[in-house]
Amino acid sequence: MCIKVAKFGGSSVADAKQFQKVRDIIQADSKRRYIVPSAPGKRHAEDYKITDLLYLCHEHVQHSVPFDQMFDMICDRYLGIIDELNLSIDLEPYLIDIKQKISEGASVDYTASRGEYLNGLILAHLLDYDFVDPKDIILFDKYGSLDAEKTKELVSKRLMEHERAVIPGFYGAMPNGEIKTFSRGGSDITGSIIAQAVGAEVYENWTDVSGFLMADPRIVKNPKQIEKITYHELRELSYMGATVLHEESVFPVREAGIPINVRNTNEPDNKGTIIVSNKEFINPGTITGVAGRKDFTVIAIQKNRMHSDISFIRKILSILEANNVPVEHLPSGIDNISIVIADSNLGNKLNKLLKEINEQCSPDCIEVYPNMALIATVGQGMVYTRGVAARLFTALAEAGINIRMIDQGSSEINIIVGVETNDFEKAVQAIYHGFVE
Ligand SMILES: Nc1ncnc2c1ncn2[C@@H]1O[C@H](COP(=O)(O)OP(=O)(O)O)[C@@H](O)[C@H]1O
Ligand SMILES: N[C@@H](CC(=O)OP(=O)(O)O)C(=O)O
Repeated sequence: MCIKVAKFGGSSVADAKQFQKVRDIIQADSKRRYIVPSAPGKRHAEDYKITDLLYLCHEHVQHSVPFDQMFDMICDRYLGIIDELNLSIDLEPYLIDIKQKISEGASVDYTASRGEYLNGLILAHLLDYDFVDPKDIILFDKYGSLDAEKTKELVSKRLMEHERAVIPGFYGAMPNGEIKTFSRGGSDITGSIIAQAVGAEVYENWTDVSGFLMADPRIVKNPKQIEKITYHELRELSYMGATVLHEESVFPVREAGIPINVRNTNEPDNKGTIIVSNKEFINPGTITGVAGRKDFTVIAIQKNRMHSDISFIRKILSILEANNVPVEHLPSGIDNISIVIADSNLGNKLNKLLKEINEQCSPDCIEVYPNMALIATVGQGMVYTRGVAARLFTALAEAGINIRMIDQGSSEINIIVGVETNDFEKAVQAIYHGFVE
């Protein structure tokens, strides 16, 4: 029988009502055999995500501050769900054990992973599916990177023993058995890994929006839904801030040629967005979507006759490598190059970097632009469409936005502009409306 793997994000399993919707969706299609839930997310804008509360519990223990109140909030959420769904599962022993471990100084990853673990137990009970703990099948190496080959082998072998199963998202284990999580939003990756390993016909990613939208709905009002998009475009948009899918989640399914279908738990009849390979489809028209992120710093370096000093760029990159600072973009001109770095990667290393670049590269001028936001306008069809750049820059100019940096990837699938953080939302809106009536 064909298999569908369905991942349900935190918003889809935030309370008992959402659990009921999830059950209805799963029961509507018997191919939905492997289910990956996240931890309960926000029920409304001011609510707390269970994962955030768990991270806070860990913080409290680190500072020897009691965390009982916080943990009670977590227990209330789960017990409320069980109660409302009228389930007979007894979660108390699990909660007692988890609280004990956290108070004894359990690792941050173990603590955070319990949100998914507990939700998985509840969902498996509700559906009468087997529960498979990802600590036994999602494996990380001793450096904390996913061991993709071993994981794939183990997942497909273990899941063959289960006709239907719930596998909590977000975590796995290291070779010594210690729990390890992916980065935030990582249940999307778990779903993708499972879909690849079982050879699913589709990887369904259920969330609270009807698929991938052309822009972040928190910035642009009612953005258009994208019907079809390529893995490549998806990767660009999610990396650049379209948080609906984790940027790493595209790789396992892409390798296996399995389409991703982003669907809305609150509107299950909507077909959502389907993500397919580049060969199958290129969005006609101009752009596919726009996404952006804040909190970047740009180091602009000028050096006369930079081109004739063939070691110049290598030296700069060596300094960044030695300081363990990854580079986001490197737009360059004839006598200048800009280094774009995410503030989260830069930390407090800026002065050290500037000192070393000055000493080792003797530039003519270095300028630093903090508080930058990057916005990517993405679309595979852009290559075949004239005037996209003109339209983009006109939209920004008409909105009175100063562009501080431009970078067009050599694949021509996106154009990235750097603007002041204060202009971020306005710029995204201007670009969107520049292309969409
Ligand atoms: N381009 C986009 N298309 C759709 N949603 C987006 C986009 N950019 C940002 N988002 C946000 O992503 C959210 C869904 O992702 P997330 O909060 O991680 O959901 P889940 O709880 O299902 O994992 C949406 O509610 C929306 O606010
Ligand atoms: N619960 C984890 C992992 C996750 O993927 O969550 P969500 O599917 O709600 O984005 C987090 O909040 O990061």
